[in-house]
Amino acid sequence: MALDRKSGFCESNSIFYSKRDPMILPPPDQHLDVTTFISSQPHRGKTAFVDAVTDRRLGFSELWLGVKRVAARLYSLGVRKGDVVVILSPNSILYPVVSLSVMSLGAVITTANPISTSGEISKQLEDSLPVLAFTTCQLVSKLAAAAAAAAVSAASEANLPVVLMDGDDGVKAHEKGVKIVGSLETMMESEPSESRAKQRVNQDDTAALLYSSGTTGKSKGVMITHRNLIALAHTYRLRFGLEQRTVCTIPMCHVFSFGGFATSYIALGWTTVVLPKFEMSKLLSAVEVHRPTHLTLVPPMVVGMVNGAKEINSKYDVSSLHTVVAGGAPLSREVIEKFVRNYPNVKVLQGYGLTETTAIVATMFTKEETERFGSSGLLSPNVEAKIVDPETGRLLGVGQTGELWLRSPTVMKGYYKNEEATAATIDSDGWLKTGDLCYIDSEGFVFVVDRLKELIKCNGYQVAPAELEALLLAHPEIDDAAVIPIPDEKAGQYPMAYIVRKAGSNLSESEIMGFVAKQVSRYKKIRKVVFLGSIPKNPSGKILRRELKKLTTSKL
Ligand SMILES: Nc1ncnc2c1ncn2[C@@H]1O[C@H](COP(=O)(O)OP(=O)(O)OP(=O)(O)O)[C@@H](O)[C@H]1O
Repeated sequence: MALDRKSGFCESNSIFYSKRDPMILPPPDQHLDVTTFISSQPHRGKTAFVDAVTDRRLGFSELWLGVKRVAARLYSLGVRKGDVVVILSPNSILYPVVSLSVMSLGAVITTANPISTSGEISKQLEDSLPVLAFTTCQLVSKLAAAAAAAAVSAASEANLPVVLMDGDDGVKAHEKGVKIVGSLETMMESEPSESRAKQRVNQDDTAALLYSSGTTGKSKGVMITHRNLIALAHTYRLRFGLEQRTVCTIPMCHVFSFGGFATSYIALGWTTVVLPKFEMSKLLSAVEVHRPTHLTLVPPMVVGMVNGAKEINSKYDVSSLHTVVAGGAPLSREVIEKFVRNYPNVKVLQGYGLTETTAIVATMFTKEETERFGSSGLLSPNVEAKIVDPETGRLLGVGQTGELWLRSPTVMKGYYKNEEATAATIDSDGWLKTGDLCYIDSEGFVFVVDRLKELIKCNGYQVAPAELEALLLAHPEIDDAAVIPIPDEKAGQYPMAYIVRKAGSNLSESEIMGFVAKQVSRYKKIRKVVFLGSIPKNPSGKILRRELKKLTTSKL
């Protein structure tokens, strides 16, 4: 095999192999659920979770006792292997208790986003058909509306059984669509009254059904297996090691947070301080009080820390931090450089992944690796990659840009009840087509250029919005930027920019167009600028281009 050790590229089959030390995973035929795996990992951690608002703490022994009791109670409520259970909740120290209990039974946890509308949640319920739900007193009405709508379309009268995560049994919500069957606190406190037969769980069984962000089309149910999550925990062990302290502010319903805070970091004995949602001041207060070593952020949060750096450094003690983990969307070189200038003791470790790959498939591990600006790091352990010419299907080599295909123990089993979409995404040899345009350089670093679907086609040339956005963000008077195509009869499409100016700036459309024009080839020039108060983004920091496109069409 003609393997180039520097890049990881093999000439004879055009596959890039991970340069990381390989992980030794449990044999695939061993019956093992992810909860048992996580709970059996040795570490010296004591406190698993801290509620940043109430300061309630959950030690590891309390966590595992809670998981055991909740699983037993779920079993007596009739939850069995393969059943789907939905959780609709903001971040909470009890979120992992629910998820781990459900997965320990071989049942499937599906996470709904608390900021979704009841219409969106209803679609998820119709698709996943949960037998039970966990939610909070505040969200129960939203869930009830979603369940009632889902029941109408399924022509079913049944109310969705609900366990309240923050109420007691006395709470009786008489909402159409749901029936309150208990409270999580009571479940966690009561001794199981009956013994249950443990159903065997295979590592290839589905553990979690996570819905993709729906940035580029309809959101799809991604089947994450026990093995996927076990492999992810192994990856994190190699990346970060044991017993760190961190703060969770990104939503646990998303793979980036679920795969870290709700599963992997528990296996590593980490202490996670949980914030119900993101608020910069609360995050910084939590950093000052709890002194975490790591933060996991999405790009807009990193930008927020850069823009507010002066005030942050004078008002808060953030000296405990040594690592910021960033991913989910592109982060420009300029932002990282500014971050490092303002927080010199902190390294920004980028990572790249999809819901379909159980998050991180390319990552940075060390400070040296962060110096590869613009890159998302090296392929994670055991990951193989191909770069494929999207037009011809030809396999490309080092430094050549094409669609990234991946094979890895973290690649999903498929899309839930959607064989057509699964077959279009994973080929018969197990290669997942990411839909991302990437290249891998001579040292094996992965660079994400843009999403194939989001490329702007101008006079036959392809323009990557992310490249122009990075340029625009480097302008001192620009706070945020998004580039989308604008239809044109002759050229097909032109790039246009939505811009958020810094407070007090009078930067004009022509100044912005001139600033970009000086730095790019003719076909990449921006032809129109519209100013906005903020750029619409989803929780993982991705620009909601379809909303901007709608805005553009309504203005044309
Ligand atoms: N570090 C990164 N740099 C650039 N892009 C990234 C990075 N991390 C993730 N992404 C982008 O996020 C995508 C994965 O996002 P996610 O799985 O959350 O849902 P989605 O792809 O936005 O949703 P849908 O598939 O429903 O449109 C990747 O395919 C890639 O385009």
